[in-house]
Amino acid sequence: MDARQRPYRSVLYIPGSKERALEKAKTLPVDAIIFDLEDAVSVDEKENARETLKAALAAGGYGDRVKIVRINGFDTPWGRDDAAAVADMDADVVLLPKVGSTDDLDALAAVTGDLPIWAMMETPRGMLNAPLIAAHPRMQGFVMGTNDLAKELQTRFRLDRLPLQTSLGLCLLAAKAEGLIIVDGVYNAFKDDEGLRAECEQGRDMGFDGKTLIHPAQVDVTNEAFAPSEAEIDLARRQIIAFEETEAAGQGVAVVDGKIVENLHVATAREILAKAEAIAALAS
Ligand SMILES: CC(C)(COP(=O)(O)OP(=O)(O)OC[C@H]1O[C@@H](n2cnc3c(N)ncnc32)[C@H](O)[C@@H]1OP(=O)(O)O)[C@@H](O)C(=O)NCCC(=O)NCCSC(=O)C[C@H](O)C(=O)O
Ligand SMILES: [Mg+2]
Repeated sequence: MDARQRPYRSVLYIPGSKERALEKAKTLPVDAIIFDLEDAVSVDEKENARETLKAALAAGGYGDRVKIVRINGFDTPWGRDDAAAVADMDADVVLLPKVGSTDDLDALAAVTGDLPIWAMMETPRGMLNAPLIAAHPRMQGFVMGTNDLAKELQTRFRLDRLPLQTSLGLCLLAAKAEGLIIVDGVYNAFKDDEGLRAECEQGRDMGFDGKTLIHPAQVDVTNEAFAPSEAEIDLARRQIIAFEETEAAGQGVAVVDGKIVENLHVATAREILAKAEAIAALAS
């Protein structure tokens, strides 16, 4: 399946050093996994985590889940060795943290070659350079790093995420302009289902493909929020039928449930059905 066509509802971080979690992930219905060598791994564990992860990926068992490896930045003692190791691992994507400019991406691509790159968007400079970062030839996806971003912007936590809206919007615009995948940041309170649901729904309504997660308990809520609902699927089917009938009668505008349906709405309806089918195919 083409990378852009597949679902990215739930994207789970797993510390590369935690063998038990690496094993557990094989049983979880997540669309993608971020195997982390950066912030979830302590300084003392950095070298071990690289080896543990390499062995886990070589052993396999992750099925259809997209395998993304987050390395340390090139401004750390581990970044270059991580990148060289990832180039040799069974990974689908390399994820670079704290991307500030396309120079960071060029340096990584020089080591990882054709491997698709995703960028952690989590610094003020990254926000300002988002269109250039999105247009890099190896770039395939953006991950919002809302914890680092909040720290750098010195914002306070708010349920409505108002202080982050400009940054989220800039990254969404840049990603959509280049046809990238874009997934939202983590919700830290991993036992708060209602808070998670509200943040998922906000991210979904803004146009994110899915959300990054830190704990297995967050998977079900997220998968549900980012999948088309039965009502949306039903409406999409009725819009397509109504528009085709209208077109056959030589008209350009149908009406469904009191609202107009034009060819652009039909394109959205077809995307909804394609997404529902892709999710069903993953589950089967
Ligand atoms: C938050 C945790 C430290 C909690 O871990 P733990 O106490 O082990 O939780 P549980 O006992 O409830 O775990 C139950 C079972 O689930 C497995 N588990 C836990 N977390 C994960 C996971 N992330 N992936 C897979 N499996 C997981 C446990 O092993 C238990 O399994 P079993 O015993 O077999 O039943 C922990 O969840 C954790 O470390 N989470 C990840 C934290 C992380 O990755 N942080 C970095 C990413 S966030 C970030 O950096 C975003 C960005 O950069 C930004 O700036 O915003
Ligand atoms: Mg971060």
